[in-house]
Amino acid sequence: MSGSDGVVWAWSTIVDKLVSDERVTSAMRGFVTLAEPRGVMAGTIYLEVPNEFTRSMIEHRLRLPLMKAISELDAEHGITTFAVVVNPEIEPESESNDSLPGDERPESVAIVEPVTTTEREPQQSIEDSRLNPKYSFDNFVIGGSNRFAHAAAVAVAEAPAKAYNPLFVYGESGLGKTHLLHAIGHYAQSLYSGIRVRYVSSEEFTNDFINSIANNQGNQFHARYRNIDVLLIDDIQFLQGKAETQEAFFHTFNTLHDHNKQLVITSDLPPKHLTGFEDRMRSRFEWGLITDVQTPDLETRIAILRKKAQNDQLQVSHEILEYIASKASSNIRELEGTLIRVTAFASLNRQVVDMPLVQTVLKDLITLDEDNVISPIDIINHTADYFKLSVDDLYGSSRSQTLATARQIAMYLCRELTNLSLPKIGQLFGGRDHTTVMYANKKISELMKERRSIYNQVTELTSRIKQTNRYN
Ligand SMILES: Nc1ncnc2c1ncn2[C@@H]1O[C@H](COP(=O)(O)OP(=O)(O)OP(=O)(O)O)[C@@H](O)[C@H]1O
Repeated sequence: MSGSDGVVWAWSTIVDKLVSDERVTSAMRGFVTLAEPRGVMAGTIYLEVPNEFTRSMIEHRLRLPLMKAISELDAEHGITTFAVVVNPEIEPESESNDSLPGDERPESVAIVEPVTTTEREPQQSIEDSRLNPKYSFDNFVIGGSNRFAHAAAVAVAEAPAKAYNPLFVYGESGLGKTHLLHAIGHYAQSLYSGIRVRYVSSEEFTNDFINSIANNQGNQFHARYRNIDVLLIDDIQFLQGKAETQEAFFHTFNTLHDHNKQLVITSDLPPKHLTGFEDRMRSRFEWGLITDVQTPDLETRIAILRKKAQNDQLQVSHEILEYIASKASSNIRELEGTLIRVTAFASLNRQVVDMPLVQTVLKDLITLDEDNVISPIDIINHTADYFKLSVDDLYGSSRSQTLATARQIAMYLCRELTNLSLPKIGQLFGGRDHTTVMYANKKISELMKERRSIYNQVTELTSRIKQTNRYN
């Protein structure tokens, strides 16, 4: 660990930035003055504080401004994050453990303490929370494009309803918003045993609401959405223009917020640009913290591919990952799709993933201009045509093998090539559940590695769809 003048200098620069940050209240500044920088190791600046309460306040309430200040430091300091350690020996004599600096106690500083093992409540089941185990903070790659959103998400998971409420994350499709939502849920559950978390897309919320009216089950609906500690709602833009559902969400929002429950909302646009929403709704979205996720730069794209290759135990060299990241689209979902194609092709041909192989595969994957948006209808029409089926066959419920595979390929391509969410795709294919689309996605990714016919069908179809779009 390096504990030099450089560290003290870096810390005083950070403190200056915090002091001029209007989000940092005077009480919070007091906590900062209690921290002493001890050194930097592997990019982490270690701070010592006199007690647990100060550590909690810095980690939970100051994480975001601190991370922001750190990100603005000169690169020469080599500091990318911070860690806080309690050392009671630096306790100032005149101060008791729980008196706040400046004698100011903000109104809602109660920290939700993690529950000890002796007082554990039964864990909420995965089905109840609807969290996808695939998406956690551990496999989320942090880069310049998402550092702020990631820090905010961690802060919210560590101190639900205390840090930022609601947290509103916006950005284009496929940039990791859903991933962050699930990661918040998992992390909060790991910290607070018994915490009730629920992930829901806004389409599912709408369907739940409509069903509750149709079946006269308003009470169950209210209980389901108000009896939770952390509500994670994805793609709120889909509530656009749905006055009744918005009204239901408005009341859900108010009840949860009034009871100090956490809300995290994602959207493709920031609140002020969301059309078809009442002002009272938009203004609530702005109550907490708004942050965006941007398109990742090359380094982050490479790091994401590397993580993906590591998780899926794919043998792909750094050079190849770099090449794919430089050629493929900046939409991370499409980037991952390209890696799946490359490794599937190699596995089918029992070849190693080398440069000539990657170039062959990428040749078939024409990258479209940003203005060329592929519509799901095009995908469905092309798929029906390719398999000599009717469009109604794809929407329908027949389970014959050929039809089921064609339908799954169409769903896979809708997921890879469009911005549609899983529930939206499910709806398109005759009102199927989003888990059916998830299953189709997984199945086709796997089948492409095992069956050449499937690989060829997916590749040919992709290229037909993209060709048509290109010349339209
Ligand atoms: N920083 C990241 N690290 C690792 N994987 C990522 C990252 N960002 C995105 N991904 C992956 O990219 C894919 C698309 O991300 P995700 O579904 O979260 O996007 P989204 O912004 O919610 O898109 P949409 O608005 O279309 O729902 C997922 O497989 C996700 O795990």
